[in-house]
Amino acid sequence: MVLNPVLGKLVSKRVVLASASPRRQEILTNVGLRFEVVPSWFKETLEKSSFAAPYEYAVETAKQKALEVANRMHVKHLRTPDVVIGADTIVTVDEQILEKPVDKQDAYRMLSRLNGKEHSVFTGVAIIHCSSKDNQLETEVTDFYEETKVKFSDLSEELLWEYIHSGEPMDKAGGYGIQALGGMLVEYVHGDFLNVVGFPLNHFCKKLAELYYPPSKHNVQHKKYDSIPSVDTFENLSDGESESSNFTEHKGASKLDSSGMCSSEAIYNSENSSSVTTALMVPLENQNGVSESAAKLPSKILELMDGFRASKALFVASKLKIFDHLKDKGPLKAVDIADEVGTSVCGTERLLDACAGLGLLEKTTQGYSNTDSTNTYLTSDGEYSLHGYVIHSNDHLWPLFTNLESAVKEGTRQNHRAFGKKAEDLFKDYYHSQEVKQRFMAAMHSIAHLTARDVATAFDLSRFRSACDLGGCTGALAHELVQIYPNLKVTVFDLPEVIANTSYFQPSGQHTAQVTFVSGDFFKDNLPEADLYILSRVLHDWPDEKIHVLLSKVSAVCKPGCGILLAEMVLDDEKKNRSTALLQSLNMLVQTEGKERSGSEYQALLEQHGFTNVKIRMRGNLLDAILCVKT
Ligand SMILES: Cc1cn([C@H]2C[C@H](O)[C@@H](COP(=O)(O)OP(=O)(O)OP(=O)(O)O)O2)c(=O)[nH]c1=O
Repeated sequence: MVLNPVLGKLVSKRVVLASASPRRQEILTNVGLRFEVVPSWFKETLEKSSFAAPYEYAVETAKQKALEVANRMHVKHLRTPDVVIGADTIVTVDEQILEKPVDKQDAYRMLSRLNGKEHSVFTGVAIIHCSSKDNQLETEVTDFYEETKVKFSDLSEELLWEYIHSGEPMDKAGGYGIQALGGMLVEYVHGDFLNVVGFPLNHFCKKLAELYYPPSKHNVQHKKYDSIPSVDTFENLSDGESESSNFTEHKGASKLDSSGMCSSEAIYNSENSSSVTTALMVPLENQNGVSESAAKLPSKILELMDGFRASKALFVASKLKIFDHLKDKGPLKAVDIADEVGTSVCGTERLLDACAGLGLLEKTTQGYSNTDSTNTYLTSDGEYSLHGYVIHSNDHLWPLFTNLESAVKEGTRQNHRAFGKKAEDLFKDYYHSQEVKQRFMAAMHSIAHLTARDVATAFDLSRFRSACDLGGCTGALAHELVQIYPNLKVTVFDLPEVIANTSYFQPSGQHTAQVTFVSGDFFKDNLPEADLYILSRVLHDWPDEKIHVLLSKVSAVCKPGCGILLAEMVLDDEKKNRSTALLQSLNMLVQTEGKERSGSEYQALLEQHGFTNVKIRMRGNLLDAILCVKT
């Protein structure tokens, strides 16, 4: 792929994105960049009036965000990164800089200022190349900015408030998200759309080309280079012959979103997807009077109707360990894979083709091979393996969801229908056999490991000296916390059946001694002493009555100044915007007495037990974080 040489220069480097913004992560993941996310703790408090132009403020903030991460990673003896990328997006109107609103009134103030007007969105970006000399961090900074003009329509007060109540404005510069509901407010955009969303990808690639391929006499004169583009020809890479093939490949790559899951738009836009695609695309050109929106509606519905097929294809390929075989031995032909896993050739070929169509595998004349994302997330020993959760989804959640209709009619969990036994106690049910227990722990471990960094860095927790992770299972979050906060000691508290089986999941390396395991039942037994109590994916298992029992126990042992860190998928107040979280709430219905809750609901529960100063950090990925303090 012709674009590869630009981003390909970063492949062998340890690249860190110093940003918590899920949009930035998605933009860079979608173009195949491999990077770690370490959100910056730099507070966006530079004196705005000291900058001659607003973009200078954005560039300096981006630089400080990236430098803070580079320094922290170097000082805390984590391996010094090679490249740290920082970004800062601001909106400017009437020479005023608007950042993220602090509350709904602030969002209203911002949106009112933008109402009916053209404004500018600036993103400043800093690319920091790091090296370590005599244990000192050395940095080379490259920075730039991009401006995009956006015009809002004339909007009614009612519409503005409806938009504000959706919850969308809160983590976005200027109080709107052009990529989602906020797109409805916008009359036109002049410039790079992705710049508004938080990352000017095109300008970034040009900068990389400038850095890694400075223009030489030779390449300025010639338009075609084997694989080395020069800066001023970067746009030309999409010229002529290469355009169509690159575009196809690029779209193929974007079939996987940042979580490695299939994105619906990509399925239905991709040339090589199922026959459903053709049926959907053709009427747009062939039938008179079929409006674009009328044609889009069935594609969404068809995608939902087909969702279970895609899930099951993924589950079966995982159960058969096809991704593991391909990681070790790929590319392989269907016949060889069928031979390895003991399945029929014709069935295996169809499954492999389906997986390739879904973007999980690549199919070439040599056979099938894993994509990078599949190697990372779907093989059982991948760096962020979700294999355990995929198997749990197939063996445990699938039978429960088969009984969703009964769950909705009765309003209760369905363990008895799915597994033929009454689940008085959720966890006893999970642990009735060694096999089920290990499958459940592997599933919980895979999600905890994947989300640990996001949760651990959602807030600056460096003031806490001891933490207790209640229901902390294999200790995946605990181990991440002690890496990031070397002065922290974490006790993982969980049922004896869990603690007895944690050894398999323990990492080796620095700081592991700071994690200890204590067995007990947090509803019945005394809780270990700590400055910070962590409840990650615990409260959503329980109804309010049980949560009150648990929070009153935590409150009783918490001294003033001590805190609680919750990690859950947080719903918006009106419970209408985040389908992943809303589906997760259905998931809790079929198997527990719990549910997902909104930020206000968590706040109310916490405040009843003396926890105040409730701060919510929406991460937009699998888990959001809430921090509060005992007063
Ligand atoms: C205007 C606009 C902004 N945004 C987002 C992009 C940025 O994430 C955010 C601006 O805040 P930033 O401070 O630039 O970024 P952040 O706080 O999300 O993440 P970090 O500081 O860790 O890098 O607003 C949209 O998603 N859509 C939009 O239309």
